[in-house]
Amino acid sequence: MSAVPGLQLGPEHVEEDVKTSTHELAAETEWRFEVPFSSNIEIKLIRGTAEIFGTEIPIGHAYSFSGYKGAIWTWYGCTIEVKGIPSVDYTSEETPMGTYTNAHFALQRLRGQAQEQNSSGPRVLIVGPDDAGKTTLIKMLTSYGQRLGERVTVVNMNPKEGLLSLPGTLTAATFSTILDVEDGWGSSPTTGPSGVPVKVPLVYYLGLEHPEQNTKLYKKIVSRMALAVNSRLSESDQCKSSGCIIDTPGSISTTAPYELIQHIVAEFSVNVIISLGSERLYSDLVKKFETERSKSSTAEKITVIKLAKSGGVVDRDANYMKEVRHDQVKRYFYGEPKRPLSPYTMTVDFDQLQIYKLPEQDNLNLSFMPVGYEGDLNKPILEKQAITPLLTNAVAAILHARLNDSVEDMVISTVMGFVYILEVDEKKKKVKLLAPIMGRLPARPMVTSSFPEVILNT
Ligand SMILES: Nc1ncnc2c1ncn2[C@@H]1O[C@H](COP(=O)(O)OP(=O)(O)OP(=O)(O)O)[C@@H](O)[C@H]1O
Repeated sequence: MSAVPGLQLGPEHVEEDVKTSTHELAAETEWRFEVPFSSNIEIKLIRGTAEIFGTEIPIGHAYSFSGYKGAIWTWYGCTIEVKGIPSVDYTSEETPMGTYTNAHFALQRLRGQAQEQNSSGPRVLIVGPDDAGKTTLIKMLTSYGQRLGERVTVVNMNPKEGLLSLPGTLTAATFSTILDVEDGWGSSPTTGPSGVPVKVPLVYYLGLEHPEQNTKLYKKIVSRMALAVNSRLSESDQCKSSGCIIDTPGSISTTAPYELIQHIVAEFSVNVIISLGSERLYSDLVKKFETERSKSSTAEKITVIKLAKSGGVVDRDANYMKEVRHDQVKRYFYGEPKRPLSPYTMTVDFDQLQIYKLPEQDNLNLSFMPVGYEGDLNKPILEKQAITPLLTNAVAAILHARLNDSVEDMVISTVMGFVYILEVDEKKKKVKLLAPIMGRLPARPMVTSSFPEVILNT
């Protein structure tokens, strides 16, 4: 078939016959599904009520999923229509939704008390192994809170995956409007017009996959983030009483003495810890935080709760996580299928750029690191990066810091945005950059790293 004249629509745009199936879900069951990045399915609620990780979905709206593992949950029963074929799909009657909702109501009680006493609401830390369902639980608790009018601040301390930002960053954002279920959390201002209100995250750059690659740097950013979040919470009574929920990487929960957990608890004045999917961790944390603190008459009490891992949570291997990160970076520059962006290419001179990198050792594989590695203490926390073709395909964070700030100040500066290095021409001393929006390159320092490892086919 030839292209449609004038519209540049080729045969690939002609709709294929897509298989449509209907699923009847009984009350308190969930339909779990997986879709690889190479395909796409559309889900529509036809009858009843249903939600995706706490966010209610309306009848008749088609949600599109690609590269997604998730579930549709219903409290009272529903019918869904699915266009396309998921790689995995089944219905489950056994879910921990009852206990997850109890956790939500317990947090609501604390928020109610905080409102009455004009004090701080719960500061909740979620810990547990990799792929325990921590992020999913946070989405659920945030959505349930938001549906009751709370303004919950979510803090992502897991650099493996970005929250409203790119992988390798640590972020915080207050959620007062609905989460975008297709996109996970929603979109930030750089992602263009959106049906769901955009969220403005506070972003810090770590540039590493695991905090253990440089605990000194990670701790510094945790402390800076805690300061920023605490001051943001104190600016609004509602944010203050709604409190915050902190997501963490599984690696910090694996071995005692849980140094990084202790650091986060201290900096954010955490008063509720939810241990997800690990009895051993729960028991260690009870001893460490509940029992120890109960001996002190002045320290605020910490409640440690254990919750079971959902049978639906899927293990994601290294290759899948690579695809997730590639997708996050691609969406940042090119937008989403429904809301594409036209990224902007600019060419700048070498001397317009001041690029830094983490000291070389810190980019090494985690398995080479001794436990509690603090970075090379003799090296500065950031080093000047020479502009060479080796920078091609690197993602660089543009900081809010000024060019003449010290590197110590730069690492605790927030991120303005990101550019992708397309080409370095050593002869002409020019660098070609990709930016998500049009504009002049700000005269600010940039930091780059080998993580996330993404090659965009531009
Ligand atoms: N009930 C469920 N049914 C189907 N898939 C689910 C369910 N709960 C979670 N998942 C999926 O399982 C995967 C892992 O969950 P999640 O990201 O919440 O784990 P995590 O503990 O935060 O992982 P990590 O610490 O490694 O980032 C995600 O792709 C998520 O969408």
